[in-house]
Amino acid sequence: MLIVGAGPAGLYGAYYAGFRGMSVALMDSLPEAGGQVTAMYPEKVIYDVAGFPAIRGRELVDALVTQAAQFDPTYLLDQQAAELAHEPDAVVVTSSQGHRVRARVVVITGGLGTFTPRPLPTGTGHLGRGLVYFVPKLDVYADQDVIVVGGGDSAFDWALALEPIARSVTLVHRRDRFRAHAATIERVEASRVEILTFSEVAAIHGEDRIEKVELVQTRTGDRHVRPAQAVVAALGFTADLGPLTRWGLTMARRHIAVDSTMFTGVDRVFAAGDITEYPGKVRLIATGFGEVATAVNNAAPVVDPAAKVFPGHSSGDSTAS
Ligand SMILES: Cc1cc2nc3c(=O)[nH]c(=O)nc-3n(C[C@H](O)[C@H](O)[C@H](O)COP(=O)(O)OP(=O)(O)OC[C@H]3O[C@@H](n4cnc5c(N)ncnc54)[C@H](O)[C@@H]3O)c2cc1C
Repeated sequence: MLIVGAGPAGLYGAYYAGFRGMSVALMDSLPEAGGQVTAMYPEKVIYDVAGFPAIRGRELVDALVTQAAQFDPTYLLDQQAAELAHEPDAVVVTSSQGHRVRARVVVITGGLGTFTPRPLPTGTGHLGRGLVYFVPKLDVYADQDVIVVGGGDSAFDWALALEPIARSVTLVHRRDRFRAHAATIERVEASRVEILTFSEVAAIHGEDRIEKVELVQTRTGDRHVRPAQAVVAALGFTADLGPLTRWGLTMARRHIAVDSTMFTGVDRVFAAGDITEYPGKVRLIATGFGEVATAVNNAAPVVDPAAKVFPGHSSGDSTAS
């Protein structure tokens, strides 16, 4: 099975497909698994996932990755699923980066589509040389001076997460109003993070790595240069279904129409999670988990005609009478 999209639904689908005895590859255009949770709110506490009264986004993603790991899925990260072709008993998905995957069945868990980070206009030359749009691993920032750019949830979440680790954290925002959650703003204000409002990054200096960042005060035009080894640009993402709209799927309000088995109507292609549309659809992590279990179980007989839709119980039969 190929799962397109390694967000919560895709990760749980990888576990589930493994549980059903399939080998699984997970493709995602982002460099990290976790979908919207990792990209937009890794430090937020989620309260409505069944079985977890409160769980931080990052911890939920880690738990999903661990749960799937028992079946050893193949991760194809930084790969955007671009083309779909059919063979007599399989589908072939080719990524924009040229990777080809042949699978018996595809489950699309593409959420909002491919995320593209909004670029920091003055920083593009330093991408990967100290400028990042994601913070996959916090400990690499130990003893660094970090500039976080943005005024939304991800900027504040990253600032808060980096504060105990980095030497200094400066949050730079071009206005004095923030879009972040009020409680997070309060926590950042009470922390070591320095907040500079009406400020922008005018230039980034350094050859191989970032050494200094030049900031401009937008109201006065005053500039100053401060040492920094890392810039986290958290300016949000644009999302686009892009190539998936050319797969012959029935689109409904910019989502993929599915039936009650999560079948899309295109041979060997199922979908689950935020990307699906049907009457009464509710876009939540919890519903994505249920939908992807439905998709994988209904895909099982497509992969192996001898397989049943009903999986049996993961807890086994030891307590059954
Ligand atoms: C700020 C915020 C807070 C939220 N809080 C909650 C909450 O408290 N509780 C809750 O239940 N929900 C919450 N949500 C919603 C929740 O995050 C989504 O319902 C959930 O992430 C959907 O999971 P998914 O796996 O369907 O899709 P996504 O998480 O969107 O993951 C889809 C993945 O597919 C990838 N992808 C898309 N197209 C392609 C392609 N062509 N090729 C390769 N990869 C592709 C994307 O890169 C992405 O990684 C929140 C959302 C936001 C933005």
